[in-house]
Amino acid sequence: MIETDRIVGAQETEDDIYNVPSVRPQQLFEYIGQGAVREQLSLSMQAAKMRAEPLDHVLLYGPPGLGKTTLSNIIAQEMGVTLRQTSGPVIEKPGDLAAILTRLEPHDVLFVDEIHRLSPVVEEVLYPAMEDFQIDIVIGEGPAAQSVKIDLPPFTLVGATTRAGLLTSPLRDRFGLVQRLEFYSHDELCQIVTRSANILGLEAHLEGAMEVARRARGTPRIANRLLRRVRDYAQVRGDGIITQEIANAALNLLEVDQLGLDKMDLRFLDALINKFDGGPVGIDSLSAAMGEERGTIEDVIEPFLVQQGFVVRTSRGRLATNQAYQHLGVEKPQTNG
Ligand SMILES: Nc1ncnc2c1ncn2[C@@H]1O[C@H](COP(=O)(O)OP(=O)(O)OP(=O)(O)O)[C@@H](O)[C@H]1O
Ligand SMILES: [Mg+2]
Repeated sequence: MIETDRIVGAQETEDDIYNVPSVRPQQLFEYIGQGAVREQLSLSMQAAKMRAEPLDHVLLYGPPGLGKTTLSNIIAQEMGVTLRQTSGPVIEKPGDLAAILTRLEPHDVLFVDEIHRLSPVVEEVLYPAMEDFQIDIVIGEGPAAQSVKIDLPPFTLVGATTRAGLLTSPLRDRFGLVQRLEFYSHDELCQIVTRSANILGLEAHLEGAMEVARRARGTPRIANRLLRRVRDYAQVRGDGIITQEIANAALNLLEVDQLGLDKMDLRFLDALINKFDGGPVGIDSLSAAMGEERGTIEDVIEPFLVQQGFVVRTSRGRLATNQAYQHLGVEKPQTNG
């Protein structure tokens, strides 16, 4: 199973993008949760505006679907500047980046998604661009090659990554604001679901919205996706109103359990507990046993399971917790750990 097939997959799907009207918040006050990040950004943006300077470079990191792209849009919006979007793997050569940078207007926000996937040669160009708003371009080839310095308009780089650990430290150090996005609480997700339901013109009971929130794995993107599936169910099998009963039935049909775990999560826990006696086991062994890429396990499956206390990462490998045994209904062997 690939991640995009999962109803609780946090990665963006076409369904998420082409869903109109958009439920994506446009302004900071509409952005629910992430209180600390919001306060810090709001303060820094206000200060930058008072000084008539661009906002300091911002690094946003955290699991997919928590609102990094949304926040970068909001930053540009609040600063009253244009947002230019690109992503790490798209910028192949230093020249590609130079072309983007030289076309920026003063104070523009350049959003680089998946910034951990920039190639080292491209990253080299970014260092002086971020620090001194300058780039060095090599003109010509061989012995006649000349390095020319070009001044850039002052701009704000907003980098987003799901893997802050993969960032080189020189790159990381050049961001003035480094913000980690956290999983959302059930209450916050309930507010997000209620807001989205309003935008979509749906009637949702508080308990109905809460049922969706509880199973959304702390992730707004998943909450919005589940809401759209519950809406279908409510239309066909109910009277269109999202009650707790309807939400519950719809989500059971989608095989998303009470805690938001789906088959992929259960397969992971099952492998950990039944094939490796609960661990500790290395990520590569788990990946082989599940036939799933290591990256998928680390980025997509594990963060939520770790955050929920089903799995702990130790120096000797992954370890199933009592809660994982309980959830699978498996007796924990006494000899274990
Ligand atoms: N704080 C929030 N309040 C309300 N809705 C939100 C919030 N954060 C995210 N969303 C909703 O969740 C969706 C996913 O958010 P977004 O695309 O910003 O995630 P992301 O962190 O960029 O994910 P990825 O890592 O996959 O790029 C958005 O379309 C938006 O509707
Ligand atoms: Mg994004």
